[in-house]
Amino acid sequence: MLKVDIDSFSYSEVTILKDIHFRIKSGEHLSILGESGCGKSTLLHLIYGLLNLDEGEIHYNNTKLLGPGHSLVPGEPFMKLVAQEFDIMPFTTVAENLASFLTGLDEDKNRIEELLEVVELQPFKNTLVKNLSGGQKQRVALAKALANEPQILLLDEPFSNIDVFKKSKLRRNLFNHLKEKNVSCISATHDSEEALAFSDYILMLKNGSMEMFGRPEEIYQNVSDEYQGGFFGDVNVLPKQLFSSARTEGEVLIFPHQLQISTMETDFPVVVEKCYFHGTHYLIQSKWNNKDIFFNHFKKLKKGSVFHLEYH
Ligand SMILES: Nc1ncnc2c1ncn2[C@@H]1O[C@H](COP(=O)(O)OP(=O)(O)OP(=O)(O)O)[C@@H](O)[C@H]1O
Repeated sequence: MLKVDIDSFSYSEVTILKDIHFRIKSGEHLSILGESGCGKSTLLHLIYGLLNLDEGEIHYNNTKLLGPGHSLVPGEPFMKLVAQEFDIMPFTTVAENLASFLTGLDEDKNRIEELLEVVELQPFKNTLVKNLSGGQKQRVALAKALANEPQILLLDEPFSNIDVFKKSKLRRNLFNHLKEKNVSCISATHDSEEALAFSDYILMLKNGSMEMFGRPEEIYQNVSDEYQGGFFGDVNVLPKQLFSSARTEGEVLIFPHQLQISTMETDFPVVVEKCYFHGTHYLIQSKWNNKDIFFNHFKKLKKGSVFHLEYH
């Protein structure tokens, strides 16, 4: 089990992370979701041992991890970090890059084939890495991190250079492979769809502190403000009173798919401003009391037309 207890971490007086506490077991996948600059990479670097923790402790299976001052080569041997700037050898082939981490025995050939299949680079096996695209290089870095089968894999925006077309299949291959091999994984991402679909737990960071922690379903069902909801697309923050006959105070967060056009007059009339085609539906941007309101509808609506909305 990996136990992370960070009381605080600062870069030259500026506190970057505060009160981060979580545990992950073998084979579990935690996604760290947070806006740019909130401290995701710093958290991964602390866990990997590239930075000294100011206050707090990180343990793996009851051994305290000691950070860069305590070993010649920074980084723990049972962990691999795939960083945003990946570390691969440009003047060797894809297969040679992977082999450089293996023992040189015959079974390595099978392992290389297995890894090439996970990242779908079989056709590029004998290509020099310098001749690959950015996304292909990122896939080599992923395969290389898996070569020696780490116990914990840390991924910093692992799919940032990979197109949508390849991304879905690659994510499925990679995260299934990690589950099969019982490798724990912590991945930093801005991509809520990835976090919801592939992780066992999500840690949402806000300004270096834990904003939310839980199972993906719990996180999605419990978002309560614009920052939290904003990771899952456009959200509406509306007075509770609008959807209740009782006198209720406060605001409620409503996703566009939770609003629909009513056949009756309601207290929630909106004026259509713009329609965005999303394939399966249109996202309608409208105005109510000078506020932008987003809702989904199956067809395009005319600009300026008025509709009454209801919660469903
Ligand atoms: N070596 C450093 N020295 C001083 N400040 C740093 C250093 N590295 C990062 N920071 C600052 O720490 C904060 C957190 O950075 P970090 O890279 O961890 O964020 P992030 O959430 O990973 O961002 P992104 O999603 O953009 O990669 C930022 O304000 C950044 O400017």
